[in-house]
This record gives sequence, C-alpha cells and structure tokens, in this order.
Amino acid sequence: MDLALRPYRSVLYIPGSKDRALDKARSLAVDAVIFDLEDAVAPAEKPAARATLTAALAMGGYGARTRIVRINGLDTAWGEADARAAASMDCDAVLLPKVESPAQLDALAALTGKPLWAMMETPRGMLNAAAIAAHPRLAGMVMGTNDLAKELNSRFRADRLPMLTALQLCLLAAKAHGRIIVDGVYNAFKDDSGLRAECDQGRDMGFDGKTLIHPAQVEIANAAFAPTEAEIDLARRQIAAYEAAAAEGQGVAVVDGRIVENLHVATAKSLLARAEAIAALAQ
Ligand SMILES: CC(C)(COP(=O)(O)OP(=O)(O)OC[C@H]1O[C@@H](n2cnc3c(N)ncnc32)[C@H](O)[C@@H]1OP(=O)(O)O)[C@@H](O)C(=O)NCCC(=O)NCCSC(=O)C[C@H](O)C(=O)O
Ligand SMILES: [Mg+2]
Repeated sequence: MDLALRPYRSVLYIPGSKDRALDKARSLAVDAVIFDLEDAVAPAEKPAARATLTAALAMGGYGARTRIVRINGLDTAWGEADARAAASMDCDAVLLPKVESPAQLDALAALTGKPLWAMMETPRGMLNAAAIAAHPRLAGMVMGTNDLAKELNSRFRADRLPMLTALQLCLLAAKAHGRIIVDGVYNAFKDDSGLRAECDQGRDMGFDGKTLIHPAQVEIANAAFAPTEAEIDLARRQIAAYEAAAAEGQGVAVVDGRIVENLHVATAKSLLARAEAIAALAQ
C-alpha cells in the first residue's frame, strides 16, 4: 500500500508489559498500534516490558497494522535503552513523548534509523509545533491530551474548548508539512456516545484518526474516520459532473445545489482514495 494513503482511523495503545493485550492486538481491526513503554508501564516493569515487547514484535502476526513503539523520554533513566532496543525491533516507527523541540528529534534520530513520531502534549510543544512538524525525519504527530490538560490545569469539557487552540496549532503544523496527525485519547472507555462525539469533532477538524486505550473503542473510531457511503456517492457525482462541465468548456459544475470547482474535485478524489485504502485493509 502507498504509505501516504495508509489509514490511521484507530490507533490503539497497548502496554508493552501486558502479554495478553499484546496478543489480543493481533486480531483487532485497528489501523495502527502504539506499543507503549512509557506511561502504561510502571517504573519497576520497564526493563522487562522492553524484552516482552521485543519478543512479541519478533513473533509477528500484526498484519497490515502500523506498529509504532512509544519509548520513554530521552531525559529519563529508560529512554536511551528504549531507543536502542526499538531501533532493532520489528516495528515501523518510534514515538517520542513530550516533544518540545526539533533538537529532541535529532537526538532520537541519532539512535535509530526508523521513521519518527512525536507526542504533542506540553505548552512548549504547542508553541514549537511548526518547527517540530518540519523535522525531516518526522512521519506523524500524536496529541497527548491527558498530559496537556495536566500542564494547562484545564478542566475536561465535552466540547474540548480549553484544548481547541492547541489541537489546531498542531493540526496546522502537521498539515503544513504533510504529516499524519492523530487525536488524543478518550479516557471514559465505556462511554460510547461520548467517544463518538469526540471522534466526530476530531474528524470534522481534520485529524486522520484517534488514539484509543481499549478494544471497545475501535469500531467507533473506524466508523467516524472513514468516508461514509453518502460522502463516497457525492464524491463520485461531483467528479462526474465536473468532468461533464469541463468537456463543455465550463470551469464550474453544480451538484445538489452547490458549486463544484477543481479544488472540490481534488478533495473528492482524495476521499475516494482513502475509501479504497480502507477497503484494501479489509482484504
Ligand atoms: C484501561 C485498561 C486498564 C482496562 O483493562 P482491563 O480491565 O483488562 O479491560 P477489559 O477486562 O475490559 O479487557 C478486555 C480484553 O481486552 C484486552 N485489552 C484491554 N485493553 C487493551 C488494549 N489497550 N490493547 C489490547 N487489548 C486490550 C484485555 O487484555 C482483555 O483481553 P482478554 O482477557 O483476552 O479478553 C486497559 O484497557 C489498558 O491498560 N489500556 C491501555 C492504557 C494505556 O495504554 N495508557 C497509556 C496511553 S494513554 C496516554 O498516555 C496518552 C497520552 O500520553 C496523553 O498524555 O494523553
Ligand atoms: Mg502523555
């Protein structure tokens, strides 16, 4: 599959220390997995988790799912050993927490040749988002809304008003540099309607998908971030109408009472390509 089209609708965190969860992920319909060595693993378990994760990835079975390893920060007691271990793990990318500057990515790039991802979760990270997104080795960004709420001392709100500036700064940075960007987690993993609303908000804003903490959240994220049948139908009709108008020397078509110009056709084609990439995952 063209890497640029790889779907990231559902990106599930799995504690690197939990054999049962590591195994379960092999059968879940997630687009990507973040194998976590950071916050989901207790300090006493960190070295053992590194070994457990190395073995699970070597065993394989994760199919087309993108495999991202989240290491501890390089300023911690475990970060450098994690980065060196991740460099030889059978994974697709390495995710660095609490990225606040491109220099931190340079330091990680010196320890691994794998594509890098950045957790965006501190005020300084938000203010430097554009420089971080511009890093030549960066492939993707992940919003860390729990850490960000802690740093901001903000309250949880269903509309995420206190987070919106931060989310949008990172979105702008990621889009300006053509990076993947996925939204933060929804902690109440038994609250389906709350998760659905937050996924819809993230999709409306332009995120590629959502990070998740529990298998029960996968189906909702996959549905929210996939093009709907109505969107696919509209995209096809827009392309057909525009081509018909163009054949008659016109630069604008009208579909369902709305204008369709070449930029709308580009959006429609990209939506169809996303739908095809998602369908290809299921085969
Ligand atoms: C939240 C949990 C601790 C709940 O775990 P548990 O009580 O075991 O849940 P269930 O009994 O309902 O589990 C049912 C089965 O599903 C498997 N399972 C559970 N969670 C996962 C998972 N994440 N991935 C794969 N499989 C999972 C269980 O093993 C059960 O399997 P089986 O027995 O075979 O049926 C737990 O879900 C959990 O630990 N979640 C991950 C938490 C985590 O990773 N946190 C760190 C990331 S969040 C974060 O840090 C974001 C960012 O940095 C920020 O700042 O915002
Ligand atoms: Mg965090």
